[in-house]
Amino acid sequence: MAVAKIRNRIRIENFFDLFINTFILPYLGFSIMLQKGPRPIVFCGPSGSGKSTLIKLLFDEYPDKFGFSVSHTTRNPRPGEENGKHYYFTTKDDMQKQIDSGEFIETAVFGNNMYGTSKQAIEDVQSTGKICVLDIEIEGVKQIKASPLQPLFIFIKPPSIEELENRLKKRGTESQESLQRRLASAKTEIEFGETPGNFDLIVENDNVEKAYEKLRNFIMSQTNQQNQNGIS
Ligand SMILES: Nc1ncnc2c1ncn2[C@@H]1O[C@H](COP(=O)(O)OP(=O)(O)OP(=O)(O)O)[C@@H](O)[C@H]1O
Repeated sequence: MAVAKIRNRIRIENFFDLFINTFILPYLGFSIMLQKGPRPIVFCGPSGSGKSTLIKLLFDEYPDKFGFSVSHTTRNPRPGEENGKHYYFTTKDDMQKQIDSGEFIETAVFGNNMYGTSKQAIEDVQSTGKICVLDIEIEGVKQIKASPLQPLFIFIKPPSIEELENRLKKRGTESQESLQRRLASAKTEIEFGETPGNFDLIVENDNVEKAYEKLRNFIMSQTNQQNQNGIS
């Protein structure tokens, strides 16, 4: 009887140890790591709204201040794309295993491919002292809002769906099918972007110089404020 009781207690203690080691400690460690240093910046907006264009301007002007978080994807690399630079190219099996073990802060599926941001990718940027920049879709934004990351959320809005279509056609990267898929998502994305409380800043990218100025002013005022509050 006494032996059975002791065995049960050991089982319960082992269960608590396992629970704490598997869920609580990694979460706390991750949470502390992510809340250290300047707040990351999440960019979101319909495909073709100009996120990459504006992020590039920011990186060109402040090469030492910002670092881009490298996402994972199961899609094949396009010509010129390098593993670890543009994306971490992986397989569905490997990515699913990493998701199951809690290594991702956000994941999404588009078409037949998985995409996601690993906690490690964010920590890699933060460990260099740079501000981590992420470019993600609205499903990822929702997941990050439920995480300890606490970034600034910036929405890049196109002047209209017609102009978005013109820009995507002109960019020449989309098939008729992927163009239609992107345009179909844009309306929902804009509604989400304009919902009060979802974003800290909405930038309408009509004129690129004006949009960049608004973006830069906001980011600089936020980082100055964080410096004054002793977060750097
Ligand atoms: N203000 C602007 N006026 C005209 N063209 C623009 C403007 N901003 C960006 N573009 C052009 O529109 C196209 C789409 O921009 P960009 O690739 O930056 O969008 P994106 O939001 O990063 O898209 P994706 O999510 O598909 O990567 C590009 O060819 C870019 O040069």
